[in-house]
Amino acid sequence: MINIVLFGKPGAGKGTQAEFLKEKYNLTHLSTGDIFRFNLKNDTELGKKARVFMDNGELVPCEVTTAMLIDEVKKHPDTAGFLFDGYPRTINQAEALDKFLPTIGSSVTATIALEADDEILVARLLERGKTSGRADDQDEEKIRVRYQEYNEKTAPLIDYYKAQNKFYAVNGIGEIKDITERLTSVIDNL
Ligand SMILES: Nc1ncnc2c1ncn2[C@@H]1O[C@H](COP(=O)(O)OP(=O)(O)O)[C@@H](O)[C@H]1O
Repeated sequence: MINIVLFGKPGAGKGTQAEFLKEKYNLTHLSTGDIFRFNLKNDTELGKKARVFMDNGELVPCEVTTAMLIDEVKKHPDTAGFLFDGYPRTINQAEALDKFLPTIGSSVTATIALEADDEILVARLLERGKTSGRADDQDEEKIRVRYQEYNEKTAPLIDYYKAQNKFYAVNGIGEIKDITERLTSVIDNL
């Protein structure tokens, strides 16, 4: 089983690249952002718990997120592996994943970051906000909160995975297909 964590700031292109990678490597794509948005739209119990946080650009509490993620993983017992997109986003979540995966005989294979400058990313998010209908993409203040959350809570994961020799980074700026190639060359050499 191969488990890839796609890592990067909001707007770095994780979802876009995940679409290509999941096909190429036959992986199950789990995007916590997408799962939360689905629950918000359908006004489920989970959606109710997540809404305030998401609308403000804050992280949803770890217990809620981790329980949901584990439920999703368990729905795919026969998969060749997972492409985690948007999870883990805190040290607490990374530890939870490192504790859970061995219970299904697995582990994180590698974490790959898509790197890009903040200015480019904020512009991308505002552009996406014009068509995506995502409230958190339409407001610079909310985008700022998401970057703050990233810097405080998610950035420490770089050292967490480096300490396990599992951290890789690629340049996230350029043509979509060129970035896919950069990612596949990392995965093919794992
Ligand atoms: N692992 C997570 N832990 C906590 N909250 C999360 C997590 N993943 C997604 N969320 C919530 O969903 C929102 C949108 O997620 P996502 O689409 O991945 O955002 P972004 O485009 O900012 O990377 C986040 O701002 C957060 O509120």
